[in-house]
Amino acid sequence: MRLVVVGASGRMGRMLIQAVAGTEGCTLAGAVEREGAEAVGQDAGSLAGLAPLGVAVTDDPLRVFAEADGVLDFTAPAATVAYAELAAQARIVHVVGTTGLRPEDLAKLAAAARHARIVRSGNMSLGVNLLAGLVRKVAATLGEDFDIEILEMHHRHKVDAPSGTALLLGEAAAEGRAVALAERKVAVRDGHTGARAPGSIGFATLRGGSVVGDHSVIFAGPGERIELGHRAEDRGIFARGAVRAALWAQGQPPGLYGMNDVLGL
Ligand SMILES: NC(=O)C1=CN([C@@H]2O[C@H](COP(=O)(O)OP(=O)(O)OC[C@H]3O[C@@H](n4cnc5c(N)ncnc54)[C@H](OP(=O)(O)O)[C@@H]3O)[C@@H](O)[C@H]2O)C=CC1
Ligand SMILES: O=C(O)C1=N[C@H](C(=O)O)C[C@H](O)C1
Repeated sequence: MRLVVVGASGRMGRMLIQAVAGTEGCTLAGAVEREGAEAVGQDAGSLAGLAPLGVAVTDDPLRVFAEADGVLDFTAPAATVAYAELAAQARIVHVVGTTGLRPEDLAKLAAAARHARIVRSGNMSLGVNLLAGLVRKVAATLGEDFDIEILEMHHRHKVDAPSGTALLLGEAAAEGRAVALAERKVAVRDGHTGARAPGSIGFATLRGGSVVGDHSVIFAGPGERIELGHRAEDRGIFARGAVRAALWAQGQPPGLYGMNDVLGL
């Protein structure tokens, strides 16, 4: 499968180049950065700390999408919405790891997925997607006398909160309880908040250092607490998940898929 990495010089972009180069049956068909970026013109392999791959980073996505089967996109919401349109025009698979997408961005991806194969997940790792299944089950089993709180910590450079993973886990908890997350979510607490609203799903965000991604889901009940968690130690887990998603999506009809579809969970 011929894959393009957009946001090639980002933390995830470089991991994705490594993952594509290290996966049998995949070749790097292009690496894209925005106009004026320092990486444009550099060899993508060298950028990712590998031997040169003979693929120069370009600022022209259309040209490389035309020669590819899929695009791996861990960038930023505005870029992802624009790439979704280009990927749909080129009829190629679009794997979206970008987080912080607003409802209107998600609506645009859903529109593109009427004609395109898009896999989107706030976390492409096997572990987090397994964890989501456990959270759904525990939330369905326990009553509302168990309060659900989701705690996450990420590196100091992360720009969105709560993390895509925290929201994914919150959705899983809400599904387990057969409620809508939007109606139960408490993303921030500050000042005189009053007592905790029964049935709410709370989020707490920590940022600092080089933490790759830590998530805990806490079910706090009368006299006991259950904690389910995941610690990411290496961004390679997300990049390998994205390549796996692209290979899987190649054989699917147009639609908007998640990692649970890819992993058969
Ligand atoms: N789903 C998952 O499993 C995971 C998701 N992520 C998500 O992936 C995203 C990227 O994370 P990370 O690699 O750490 O971030 P970085 O900031 O390191 O990389 C982002 C890249 O995207 C580029 N970019 C940003 N905006 C635009 C734009 N408008 N047009 C073109 N290129 C753009 C940046 O270029 P420039 O520097 O010029 O802005 C940069 O190269 C985040 O949303 C993060 O949450 C991260 C890990 C796992
Ligand atoms: O920005 C990151 O780094 C990460 N983002 C994703 C998220 O928002 O959950 C996935 C992972 O936790 C790392």
